[in-house]
Amino acid sequence: MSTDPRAGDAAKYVDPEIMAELLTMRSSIDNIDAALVHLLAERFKATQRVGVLKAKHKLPPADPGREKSQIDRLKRLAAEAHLDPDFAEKFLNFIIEEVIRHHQAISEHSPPPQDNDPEAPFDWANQT
Ligand SMILES: O=C(O)C(=O)C[C@]1(C(=O)O)C=C[C@@H](O)C=C1
Repeated sequence: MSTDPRAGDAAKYVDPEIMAELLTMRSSIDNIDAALVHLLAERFKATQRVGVLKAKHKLPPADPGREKSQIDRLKRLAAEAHLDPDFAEKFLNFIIEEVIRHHQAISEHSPPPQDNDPEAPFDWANQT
């Protein structure tokens, strides 16, 4: 008999009927984790585009005002959903920290705008 890959260490010490119940729950957890990975991948695709736009227009990688309203909103949603709002805040901050690191990398590796590039932002700080 092949063992269910979701059995883990529990297979060694859990009764078969309880194991069956546990495996059903673990199968939902696996689906949820897969959805989370796909959602995060889509979010990072969107923030990657934001990073390119920010680098192109010399905008700062972080926007603390935007972050504050996102965190306030997410904490409200978390409370409504019976999820710990402090956990929701930590989770969003963890993601945003990574996004800011990506934005910084994009801006460090993006070529300086060419003089003849009509799309280049006007550099007010460097006029002689
Ligand atoms: O909306 C932006 O300006 C972003 O760069 C995206 C994002 C986010 O991940 O939601 C990341 C960094 C900013 O500080 C604020 C928000």
